[in-house]
Amino acid sequence: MVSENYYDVTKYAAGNPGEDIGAVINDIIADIKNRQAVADANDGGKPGSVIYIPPGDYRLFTQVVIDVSYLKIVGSGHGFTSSSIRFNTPASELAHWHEVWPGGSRILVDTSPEAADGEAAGAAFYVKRSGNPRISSVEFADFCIDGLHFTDDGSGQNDAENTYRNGKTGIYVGSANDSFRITGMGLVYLEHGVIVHDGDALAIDNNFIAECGNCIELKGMGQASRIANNFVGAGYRGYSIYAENYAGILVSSNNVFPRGASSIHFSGVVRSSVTGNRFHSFYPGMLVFAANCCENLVSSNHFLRDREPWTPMQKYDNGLDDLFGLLQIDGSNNSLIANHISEIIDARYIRPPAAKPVIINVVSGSGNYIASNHIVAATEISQKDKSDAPNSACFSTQVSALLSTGNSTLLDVTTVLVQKESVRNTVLDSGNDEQVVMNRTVNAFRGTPVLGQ
Ligand SMILES: OC[C@H]1O[C@@]2(CO[C@]3(CO)O[C@H](CO)[C@@H](O)[C@@H]3O2)[C@@H](O)[C@@H]1O
Repeated sequence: MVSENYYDVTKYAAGNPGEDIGAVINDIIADIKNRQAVADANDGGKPGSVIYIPPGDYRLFTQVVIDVSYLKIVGSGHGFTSSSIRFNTPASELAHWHEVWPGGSRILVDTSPEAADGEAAGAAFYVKRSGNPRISSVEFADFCIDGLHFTDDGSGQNDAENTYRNGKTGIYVGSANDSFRITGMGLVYLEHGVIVHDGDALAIDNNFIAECGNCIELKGMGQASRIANNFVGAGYRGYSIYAENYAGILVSSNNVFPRGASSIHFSGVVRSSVTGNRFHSFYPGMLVFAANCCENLVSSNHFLRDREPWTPMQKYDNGLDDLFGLLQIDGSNNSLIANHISEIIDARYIRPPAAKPVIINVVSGSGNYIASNHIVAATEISQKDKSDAPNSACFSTQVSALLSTGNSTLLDVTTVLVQKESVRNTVLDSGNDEQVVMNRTVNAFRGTPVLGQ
């Protein structure tokens, strides 16, 4: 039996996928709907299809609109490479590079940002279906969505390619959905990588979503989803991982690299776990729980905050000062247990000047349990001045900053601050008597033991 439900975009009869893969995929979806018109034919009838994108460059002018279940769009290569490093490398040097663009099965999002009217309109892939049941089992796997360029932000200050703005979104899911999968993708230079509304049992696994204004955003409301094993890193204006009004999410084993305004930002998220991740940030506000996040477990994560070492990006930040908290908690009954937190920064970069940085800032709520967090705060090891290093030396500059440990001076910090609005919290072994600031008559405290006392 020859399957009719396998399509290769390069073999499809209509359109030219190199010129506009969006129009070709929309045509394929129309064909699937034509052929699979009956909801209950012989105990089935709507198995969906796979659309295969072989390695190659495919321009997209027309937004793909998906309103069928069981559709899998799959390529053979996420194709990520850094566009940020490349755009900060002088043309004379680029002339000798082996390749300059991302690769793999690569979609070049060439929609006009001016025409983009909001995050949905600017999306390369737009999933939306009303009625019942919720659209199910749409899968995106193993291809690259490249937003190509960032654009001038009108400030007159910033290099266009470093603005993290272009009005483009990679994948936008606008209606309630079940059992979606986004796996093995490479998303780069999009203002928004993935936005999913009303997700249920959604898996965002093993992707490379970096150098996007925002990487992963779960919106509306949802449950029982997973963000795991991804490489993620947003721009200084956006979210690396964001969720609002979701319950029961697992965020685990992600490697979240800097310059997102936050590494993880939850708003009204409850009963979820953030475990075993590595978070690295250049700014305060790495983990933000806002709008009453409750009963979440934050455990066994590694947090590192240091200063941007790469010259072309040193003029940017997220606008927060060091009193905001590296972790800021608004909510009740959360557990912050056994995290390692390193803040490695020279005193002259602390804002406001001479302030004592706050590591965990509990701003409201009650009943939070903060125990056995190891907080290391120290100045940077003095390094050879890198300001004359070529911009293309991004990797060596960043790695030598990361690898330097040893003879630094300890930095005075407030390890835990419980604001007066927050009561009945328990703080154990997460800083000594001087490092933990809170009202000890309405909160329980046991300090990390101090030598000789
Ligand atoms: O080191 C991890 C990733 O970082 C790079 C390289 O470095 C960059 C350049 O802008 O600096 C950031 C912060 O480290 C990254 O988000 C960004 O992207 C990827 O090239 C690299 O894969």
